[in-house]
Amino acid sequence: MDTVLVVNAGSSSLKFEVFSIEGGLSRRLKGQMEGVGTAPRLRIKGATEEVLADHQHSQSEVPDLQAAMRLVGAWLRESHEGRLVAVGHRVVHGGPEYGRPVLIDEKVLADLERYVPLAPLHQPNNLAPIRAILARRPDLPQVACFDTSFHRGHSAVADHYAIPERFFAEGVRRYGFHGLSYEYVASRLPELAPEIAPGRVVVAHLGSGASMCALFNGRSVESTLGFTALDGLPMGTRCGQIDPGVILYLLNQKGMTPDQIQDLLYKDSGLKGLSGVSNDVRALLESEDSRAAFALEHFVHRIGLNAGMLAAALGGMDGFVFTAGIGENSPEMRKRIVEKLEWLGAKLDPERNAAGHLLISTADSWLRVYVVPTDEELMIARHTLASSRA
Ligand SMILES: Nc1ncnc2c1ncn2[C@@H]1O[C@H](COP(=O)(O)OP(=O)(O)O)[C@@H](O)[C@H]1O
Ligand SMILES: CC(=O)OP(=O)(O)O
Ligand SMILES: [Mg+2]
Repeated sequence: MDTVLVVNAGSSSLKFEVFSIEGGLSRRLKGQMEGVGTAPRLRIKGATEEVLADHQHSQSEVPDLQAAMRLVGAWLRESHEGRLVAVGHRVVHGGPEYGRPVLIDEKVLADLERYVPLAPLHQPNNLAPIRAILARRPDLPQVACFDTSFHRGHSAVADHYAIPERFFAEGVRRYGFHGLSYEYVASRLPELAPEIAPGRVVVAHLGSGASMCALFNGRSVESTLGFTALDGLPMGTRCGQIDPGVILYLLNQKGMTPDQIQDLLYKDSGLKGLSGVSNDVRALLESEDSRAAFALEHFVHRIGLNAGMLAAALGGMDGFVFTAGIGENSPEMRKRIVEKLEWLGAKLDPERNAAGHLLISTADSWLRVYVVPTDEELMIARHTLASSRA
């Protein structure tokens, strides 16, 4: 059995999946090491959701991502039968050059290192497993799949900041992220929602990171994220759109260092910073603290504003699609968000929403509202297969 391994290394977790490739891609196992550096736990499930492993590790056994990779690698070598033919990685930033997935070599890796400052939470962790596998198995094809690629067809008008042109030329532009997720959702729409697929659709990827993408006929034309994954919507721990004057104030008046500001904006802001309670929407919904309710109200408010912006980019909106952790799992958050879309003709069907149906708007809703679970890993596996065979 020939297989493809998909690696999605985040800030505190290492997710991986194995697909067999004969007769089409089929998922063989799915695992993740969570709580790296705090309370590490490795969980692996097979093709029918059966538990293959569930180990709690000590902090000293798995202090960092490298250690997590060694443990996962050892488990895969021991327990996974099949011949690994390629590895696909999610890499958050591909800069201006990488408009499609690419077979990795030392030159590509050196290029991608340059984007570490533009995605400090993600890029170093995305690249670490690539280096580790390259050192151990230089013969094994590895493919980098970028969160930015799907948005590279945006117009120049959409991708510019209003600063002198020379900055655009050196790469200071709006990239957009979560592209693998949007590409997957766009690929599903012709089958799942044929009446909106060729039209004007806004997809809301609401997870730890959150953004929205305007699709016209399945292609991205605008995104709420920009140069880095800080822009647009407030996220679990990231600030979202902010007046750059605030950063100048923090630097010049508060005497904060660039590193302190980076940590503030990436790790201590968003839902966590605003609520002081948690970055997790589940915890905020359950909390009795008024700051938790306020943080959620702010999140929903910003989603509503950004939906209006993307409707303007598309000249209207035919469909709105929820995806990722919050979008797929929280009927309550979907309800609050759809209320903000009523002026666009959205009418929620409460029963369908509560039951987690694919279509959650009423039959007479002008705006069609859907929930489409995303699958970034399958998208990466598809790209990896295509690129490693090319
Ligand atoms: N049932 C739920 N209700 C509300 N929020 C949820 C629910 N399940 C998951 N979430 C939210 O989804 C987020 C994670 O989304 P996910 O797409 O898995 O993110 P990531 O892949 O970036 O880690 C969590 O932070 C949590 O707030
Ligand atoms: C780009 C980004 O924000 O990713 P994530 O949602 O996985 O943090
Ligand atoms: Mg994610």
